Parts: sequence; C-alpha cells; structure tokens
Amino acid sequence: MKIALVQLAVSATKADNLNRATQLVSRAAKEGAKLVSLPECFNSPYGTSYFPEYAEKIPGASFDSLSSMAKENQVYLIGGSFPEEDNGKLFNTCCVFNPKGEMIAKHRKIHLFDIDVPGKIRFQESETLSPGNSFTTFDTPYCKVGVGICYDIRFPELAQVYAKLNCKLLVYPGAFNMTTGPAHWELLQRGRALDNQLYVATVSPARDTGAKYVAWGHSTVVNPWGEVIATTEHQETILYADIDPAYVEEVREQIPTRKQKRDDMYTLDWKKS
Ligand SMILES: O=C(O)CCC(=O)C(=O)O
Repeated sequence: MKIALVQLAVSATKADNLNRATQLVSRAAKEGAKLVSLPECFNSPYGTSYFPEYAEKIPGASFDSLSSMAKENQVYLIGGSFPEEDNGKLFNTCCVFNPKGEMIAKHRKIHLFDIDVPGKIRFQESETLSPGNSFTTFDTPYCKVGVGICYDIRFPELAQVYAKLNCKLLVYPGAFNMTTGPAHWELLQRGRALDNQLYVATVSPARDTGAKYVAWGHSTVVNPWGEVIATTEHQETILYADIDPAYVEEVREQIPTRKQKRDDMYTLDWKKS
C-alpha cells in the first residue's frame, strides 16, 4: 500500500489551508497513494488561543471538504486534525474517511500536550481543550491502522493496545516543535515501531518561522525493523512510502517478542474497547 503524508504549509487563513490540502491530496492520489494523511491542525495555526476561533462542529465545513477529498480521489484519508466544538467543549480531532467519502473513524486526542520546559517551551493544551476517551482504529483492504495525535505518541501503552488490536500501521498527525522535535520526534517513532514491530508514520505541518508555534516538520515513516524508510526536512512536501503488511509478519517471525512476553509476570491492562 502506497501512503502519502502531506506536510502542509498551514497559514492563518482557513480557506487557503483547505484549498491547498485539496490540491495536495489530489496530487498524492495521482501519484498512486491509497492512504493519505494530513498533519495535526491542518486548517488553523497551532495554539490554544486559536482553537476556540477555528473550532468547527462535526459534521461541518472542514469535515465536508475532507469527505469530498477522499471521495473525489478514491483514497482513505486521515484528516490530520482540527479543533472540534461539541456541547461547549473543544477537542483536537482527527476524522478518517474511506474512498466513498464516509467517515469511518474519529479520534479525539487522548493525551493533552501540557508541558513546561523552562526557558524553552511552555504549552498547556488543557487551557482550552478536553481530552478524548477512546481508541481509534480502522480497517483498509491492506491492514488495520491505528490513529493517535502528536503527544499521544509519547505513551507506549496506546501503541501497544493498537498492536494487540492487530494494527500494522500507526499514523500520528503531529506538530512537534523546535525544542522537542530534534530531541524526541524520530526517537519516539522508532521506539513505537520497534517495540510493536509495525510501521509508524508521523505527519507534521511545514515549518513557518513566523508562527507563534514553530513546527519541526520532518514527517517520517519507520518500518517494523525500526528503520526510517522515508523522511523529509521542514518545507511543504508530500512524502511517500510503501507499507508491506507481509514484512510486519516477517519481522515478527524473526524476532518473536510478541510470543515471548511474560504474561505470568506482567500484562497490558486496558479498560476500553
Ligand atoms: O510531545 C511533544 O513534544 C510535542 C507534542 C505536541 O506538539 C502536540 O501534542 O501537539
């Protein structure tokens, strides 16, 4: 399965973001991608002050454009994320569409990005957002896919649950920054891939040095062996990679850690279906 990660240059003008996303998803489909992902906050700048201003209901205008992009291009589309308003609460939400344009999954970021690294970066998503409470997977003809958003990648348990649910690809639309990006972005992705012996893809917005929050870029795909098989710098681009579900099985046969876990000593205990 050829996948495409759209490292979109996100501006403060929502209509421009939607137009640009529409063009790039169409280009990716013409290049043969069967699954396309947009980045976190693909239609608004990233920042707690922007979330209330750009938030939309689901369904709503951005939802409708995403659905059309999937349908017109006959692709599975992971719609990055946008701020969602529901019953007076805001969420950082990713909608996933099948090639008919139907929404088949919706992920609300589970782990909110609240950090404070003195002198470097303080960010408190919880100032305006509420967390989601469910796991998000969907089926494609090629393999099952698990979805997380950005900070969700720091929690190995989530990836482990997805691996147990038989996902062979995890996709994290995300927007790391100039402090944690160079330090942790690729390391986390390779860690999740190797621990769980599956593919991991991360999709960032392009870097805008004039923005309040400067994204790291570097959208990347890692294979089940822990190798980076596709990556890029920080400019707007489409990154392509081939996902081979048979290779997941091959690696799992070669190094059968999944069968060697000591369930008599520890287990992964999860509380939601
Ligand atoms: O975990 C990080 O360092 C960055 C996370 C982030 O930017 C996000 O969750 O949006």
